[in-house]
Amino acid sequence: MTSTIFALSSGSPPAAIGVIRISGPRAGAALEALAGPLPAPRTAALRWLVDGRGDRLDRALILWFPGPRTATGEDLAELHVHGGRAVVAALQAALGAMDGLRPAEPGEFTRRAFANGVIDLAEAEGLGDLLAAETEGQRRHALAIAGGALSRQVEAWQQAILEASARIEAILDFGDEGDVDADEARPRAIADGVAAGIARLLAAPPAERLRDGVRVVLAGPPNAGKSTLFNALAGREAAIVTDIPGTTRDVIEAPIMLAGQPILLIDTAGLRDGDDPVERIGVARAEDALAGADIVLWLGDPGAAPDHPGLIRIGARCDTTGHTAGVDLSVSVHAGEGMDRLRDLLIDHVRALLPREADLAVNARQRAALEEALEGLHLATSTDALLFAEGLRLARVALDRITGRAGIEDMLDGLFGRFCIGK
Ligand SMILES: Nc1nc2c(c(=O)[nH]1)N(C=O)[C@@H](CNc1ccc(C(=O)N[C@@H](CCC(=O)O)C(=O)O)cc1)CN2
Ligand SMILES: Nc1nc2c(ncn2[C@@H]2O[C@H](COP(=O)(O)OP(=O)(O)OP(=O)(O)O)[C@@H](O)[C@H]2O)c(=O)[nH]1
Ligand SMILES: [Mg+2]
Repeated sequence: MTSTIFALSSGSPPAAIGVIRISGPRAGAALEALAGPLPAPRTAALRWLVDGRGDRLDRALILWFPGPRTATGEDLAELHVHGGRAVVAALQAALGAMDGLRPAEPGEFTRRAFANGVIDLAEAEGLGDLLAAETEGQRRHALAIAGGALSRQVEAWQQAILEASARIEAILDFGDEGDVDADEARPRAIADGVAAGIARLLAAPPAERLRDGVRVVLAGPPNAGKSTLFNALAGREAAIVTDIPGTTRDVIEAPIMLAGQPILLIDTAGLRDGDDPVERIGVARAEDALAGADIVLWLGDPGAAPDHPGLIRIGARCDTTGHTAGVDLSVSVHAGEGMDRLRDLLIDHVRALLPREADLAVNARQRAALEEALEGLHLATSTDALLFAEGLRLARVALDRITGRAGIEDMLDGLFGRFCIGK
């Protein structure tokens, strides 16, 4: 029998209130043992909670959610207790002593929600992002995905592909008999339409950028003032600054927020050819960071700047170097010059790289599945009808992986069966 799981679902004690959730077939029995007869479903009740010996543990609000229409798809109970360490510990001990109950693993409530079909894989990912969301943009996007925005789009594509499959397979099977419309134009138009939609979604900024921040890399020769600028933007002395060229060796990261936009600020070793083996490793790491940058703040000779679509040429230390030709912006951290303009410029660049509010954005896992679906659809547009059918099948299987919901093949059987018999 499925075990019944419990966990503190609210923040760690001490807190004003602690919410303990219990999910599984024994949830109702556990609630009765602690609090007496079950209250009406979904209605809060104030009860004394007692342990197995009848000792009072706390006076608490309790809730009873009978399955399957619950957050986990199972019977679910909640105890809203006083959030003190000992109160929570006593309740966890009382629950742990009951038959068939055990503490939940991390994510296990959500895992059960997925297993029971309450949410699909994309929605579960959205839920995870929602719990991690720190900015308004992150919250809005995660809430949309958790609410099924991506799942609904994917399901619409699956429906369309299914129709195209049914049509093309009918042509393959019965085309010779002349009792189906042998025109392939319609299924091809459907495949093209879905491919265009997927391509649009893939072209949108990736969800990771919203979650982890836009990667802004400070790069340039040694002693250019990178770490000084990094510290100024980060608002703390995160990186060591000296007048010795080659001070920074490691890649140093600082998550910051500019105008509510998440940024991962990255300081790097000064780029130069040297013999010091430690510095050479640092330079190699700097080059890796550059390769993964969304935006590069280049603090060196503008003519020697790397080729990068998100390049901003900074004339650093402009209080001593004066104006430098070819830079986008002159900045002096020491004189406090150009810093506001730099922040504004960064905000503009960062905004353009983040998913817009109305956009759906996909993560790496979803992206891989979409790319595979697109490959299938491109195969589908080849002239051969057999390959067409196979490409559509590959696309369906790939899209299935986004929601983690199988059963499309069964649906095809059903639809295809009807299609043929009806003809
Ligand atoms: N105390 C508490 N707060 C919480 C949650 C929770 O589980 N417990 N949630 C946990 O994630 C979120 C709310 N999510 C929920 C989703 C569905 C149902 C639910 O019982 N749905 C039923 C009944 C709907 C109704 O009565 O209108 C359903 O959809 O059929 C409850 C909470 C956020 N706040
Ligand atoms: N006058 C002036 N000096 C600056 C300014 N910014 C940095 N410096 C000085 O320049 C020197 C090098 O600064 P860093 O920030 O360590 O330079 P870096 O590019 O990180 O150097 P490496 O880590 O060696 O690659 C230090 O002595 C700083 O005080 C500035 O705006 N004006
Ligand atoms: Mg440095």
